[in-house]
Amino acid sequence: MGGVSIPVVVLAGFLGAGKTTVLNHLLRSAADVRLGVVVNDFGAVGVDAMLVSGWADSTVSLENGCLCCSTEDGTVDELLTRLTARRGPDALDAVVVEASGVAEPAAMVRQVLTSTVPGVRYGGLVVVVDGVEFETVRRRHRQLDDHVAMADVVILSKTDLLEEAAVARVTARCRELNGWAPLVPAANGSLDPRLLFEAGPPRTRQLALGEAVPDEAAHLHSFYDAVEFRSPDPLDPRRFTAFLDARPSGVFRVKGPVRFAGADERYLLQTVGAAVRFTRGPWPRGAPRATELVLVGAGLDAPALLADLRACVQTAGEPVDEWAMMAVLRSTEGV
Ligand SMILES: Nc1nc2c(ncn2[C@@H]2O[C@H](COP(=O)(O)OP(=O)(O)OP(=O)(O)O)[C@@H](O)[C@H]2O)c(=O)[nH]1
Repeated sequence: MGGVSIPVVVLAGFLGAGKTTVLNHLLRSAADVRLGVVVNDFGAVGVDAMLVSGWADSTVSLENGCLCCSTEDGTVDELLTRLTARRGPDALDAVVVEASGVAEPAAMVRQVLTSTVPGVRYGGLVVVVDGVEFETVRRRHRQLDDHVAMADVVILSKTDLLEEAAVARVTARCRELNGWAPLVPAANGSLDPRLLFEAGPPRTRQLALGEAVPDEAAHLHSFYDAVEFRSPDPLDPRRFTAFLDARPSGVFRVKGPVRFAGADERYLLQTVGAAVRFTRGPWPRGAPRATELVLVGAGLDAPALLADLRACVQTAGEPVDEWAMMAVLRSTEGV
């Protein structure tokens, strides 16, 4: 790849749709493309940065703010300037901006289109559609239909969890909304990177520039809150799994590393809707051995959630029996 200007691709999709999973697959499989990444977490805990760093040639992260709303303050330009400062053999071939799960894609696209950073150009909008949750979420948020409609590429995620008939249903719905963008099914993010970087010029340029971007009150994130919880002390596995089982229905997404009493490894928690998944692995070198969670949802009672989470922390001298981790292991990948 290479050339005079660096394409900046916007990767969008609702909370937990699979954006980071797609991004990580791209970073691993497009070894000949030097990729820079902008991640934007909705919340102060930079979980997405944690999940992609180490793979990208260069990563910049914006936590606790929404890139789609930073129209005036030059945040996008500043991030792009940092990424594109590299020259010569280190210069990047492309940049992917991973929107937060409640960002407004039209506003993100406009940010890139109106960027004054020299040497970058808008590379298109990729929208990840959660094959499992799409119908449920679009009943609540009709904005999702517009997001699909303006995509240059639609990625249908989680097809491994769906029956063929369900894949066909979601595919047909996406086709109704967007008749011309390539629609790519992707289990666990696996797709051909050329689809994103060689898909030709984006067709949303006119649409994105000409169309009014919804005002902030209509943005998805005006319906959502993020609650952060941090504890250097380990959590009791039984109490924490009981907390997850009984979490209020408004909590749509929980993610971040968990430190359990009686376990040496890191358990990375991801919940999307009803699904709960832990991934077990070593603590990255230099990372604090602490639980750092972000909970995203609608109408959250933050003080009550935080009190419930604090009650999960193991108290000094409290014994942990050998079966305590069973409930966690049931939802842990590869166990
Ligand atoms: N089985 C299965 N799980 C998936 C797939 N894609 C994503 N997931 C899981 O869904 C959860 C959310 O995936 P992410 O890639 O973090 O989603 P995201 O869109 O980046 O999430 P936010 O940034 O929080 O909006 C994780 O537990 C993923 O492992 C898929 O194709 N199949």
